[in-house]
Amino acid sequence: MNQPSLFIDFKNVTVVTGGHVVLDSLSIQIPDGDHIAILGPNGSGKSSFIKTLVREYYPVYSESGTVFQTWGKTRWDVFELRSQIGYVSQDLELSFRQNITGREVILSGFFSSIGLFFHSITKEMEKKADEMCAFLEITHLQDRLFTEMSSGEARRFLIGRALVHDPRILILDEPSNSLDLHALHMLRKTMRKIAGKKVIILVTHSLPDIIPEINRVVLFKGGRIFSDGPKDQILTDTKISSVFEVPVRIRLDDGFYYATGY
Ligand SMILES: Nc1ncnc2c1ncn2[C@@H]1O[C@H](COP(=O)(O)OP(=O)(O)OP(=O)(O)O)[C@@H](O)[C@H]1O
Repeated sequence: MNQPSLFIDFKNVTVVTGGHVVLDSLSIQIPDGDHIAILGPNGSGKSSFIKTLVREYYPVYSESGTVFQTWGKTRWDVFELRSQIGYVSQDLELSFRQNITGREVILSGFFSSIGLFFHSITKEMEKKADEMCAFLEITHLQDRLFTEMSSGEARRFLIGRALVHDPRILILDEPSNSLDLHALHMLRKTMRKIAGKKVIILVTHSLPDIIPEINRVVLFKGGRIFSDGPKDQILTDTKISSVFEVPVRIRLDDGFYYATGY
């Protein structure tokens, strides 16, 4: 029988940065095409895992044997790898400080640049940016300065930037931070639309971000995987209380999970 092809195949991956073990002999496989959500306490290694995945961090190789493969390859030209991964993080949002419109933020996704400088924009790129604005329902905001947008608006433009070059997967690192109820609603609606077209890897602290399309949940703790499986087996009172070390009750409402009672 054919094995499913893997997006990620990590075994015994240990990452040390700043003298600190941020991933501790971590093993995980993610089949190509699976949406997943990653949860865990502050400092549990979620962002370090994402940074390792996009080759910002590299593992130390252990005597017990380390496997460090992405789409079947260990050695990647990082630019080639990153061209296949759309990535939205808070760090990225803070990087855009100059006067640049929302549309220019999206176009900068073709060059993986923070803004447009001497880049030459083709008609095809303009067309893709238009399509992205229409898909994300942000055409009416595209000429507004990015620094003058609300967090919710800015986040949608960054998602457009991450998707405009048609990557294979989209990584969203804590996309719902600091969003109000309307912006949260729009973000989840956008994520559900994207999930029909792209694989989503979501890092979040907020259970309702785990849209019904995401079936697998991975819990991190202390740079390791604490639990991993279908969300109805992971998002339980016992597991979530245990990983966060606080009593929590989980409620399921219309396909979305909520944590209460803490
Ligand atoms: N560059 C670094 N130098 C030293 N320690 C680091 C570095 N980056 C991360 N760490 C430490 O590694 C641990 C894991 O950090 P990481 O940011 O991956 O956690 P996280 O689960 O994403 O946390 P949060 O939920 O707060 O975003 C933390 O203890 C953090 O202080």
